Amino acid sequence: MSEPVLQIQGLRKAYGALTVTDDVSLDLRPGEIHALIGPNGAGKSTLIKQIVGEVRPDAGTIRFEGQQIDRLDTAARARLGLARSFQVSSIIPDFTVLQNVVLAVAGASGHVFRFHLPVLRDRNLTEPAMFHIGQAGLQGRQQTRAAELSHGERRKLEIAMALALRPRAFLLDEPMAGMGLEGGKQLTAILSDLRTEAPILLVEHDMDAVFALADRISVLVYGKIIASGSVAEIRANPQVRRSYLGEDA
Ligand SMILES: Nc1ncnc2c1ncn2[C@@H]1O[C@H](COP(=O)(O)OP(=O)(O)OP(=O)(O)O)[C@@H](O)[C@H]1O
Repeated sequence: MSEPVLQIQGLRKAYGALTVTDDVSLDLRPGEIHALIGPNGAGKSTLIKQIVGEVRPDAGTIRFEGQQIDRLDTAARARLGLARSFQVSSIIPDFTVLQNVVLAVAGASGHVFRFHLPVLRDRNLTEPAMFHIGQAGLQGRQQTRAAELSHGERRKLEIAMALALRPRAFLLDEPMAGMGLEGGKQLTAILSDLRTEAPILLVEHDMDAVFALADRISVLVYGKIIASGSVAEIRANPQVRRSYLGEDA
C-alpha cells in the first residue's frame, strides 16, 4: 500500500471539560477521497482546523508527506501544499475568470505581479490558467467577470484558483453547501476527477455526495472515530446506522 499523504495519530483536543477530538487517528492516501462524516458538533471542523494549523492540538501528531507539521503555522502548511477548502478569499469580482486564475498562477509561481504588465499575453501564465479553468468545468466562461458568475460557477472558479496553487492534498469543508441539485451533480463529477490531482479529505453532510464520491469513510461521533471503512462497510455498520444515520438498526 502506498504511503499516506497525510497521517494523523492520537490527536486530542479539549475545550474545558468537553473533549472535541478524542484520540483521533486517520490517514489520507494518494488518489483517494476520504470522507469524514458525523452529526453536528461531532468535531469535524475542529479536526480540520488542527490539520491546517488554526487550532493547536493538546496531543498527537500530524505528518504531511512524511514531515511532522504540527509545529508549523498555517502559512507554512499551505506552502507545503495543504489546501483548505475552496474558500479562496482573493477572487476579484471586477476581474474576469481568466484574469483571476492568471493571478493565482502568477502568485503560485512567485511571479512579481504588476498590474501594468500585459499578463494576459504571457502564455506561461494563460496556458496553465486555461488548463485549470477546463479542469474546473468553466470552459467558455473565461471572459466573464467573476461578479456575474452563479454560485456554482463561483465555486468552480475557486477550484480553478486552488488548482493553480498545485496542492498536494485538499481539505474540503462542506463543498456541496448551497449548490442545489444540478450544481451538486456537476461538483460531484469535478471532485471525482480532482482526486487524481491530489487526495481529498472531505467533510460533507450531503450523504448522496459522500456515498457517490468516497473511497473510504470515517465516522466521527463526540470527537471519536467510531467506524472507518468503504461505503458498503459504513452503510452496513449497525453502530453507524444507530448513532449517525438515524436508523433503528
Ligand atoms: N473554540 C471553542 N471553544 C469551545 N468549544 C468549542 C470551540 N470550537 C468548537 N467547540 C465545540 O466543539 C464541538 C465540536 O465543534 P465542531 O464545529 O468541530 O463540530 P462539527 O462536527 O464541525 O459540527 P458541524 O457539523 O455542525 O459543523 C462543539 O460542541 C462546539 O461547540
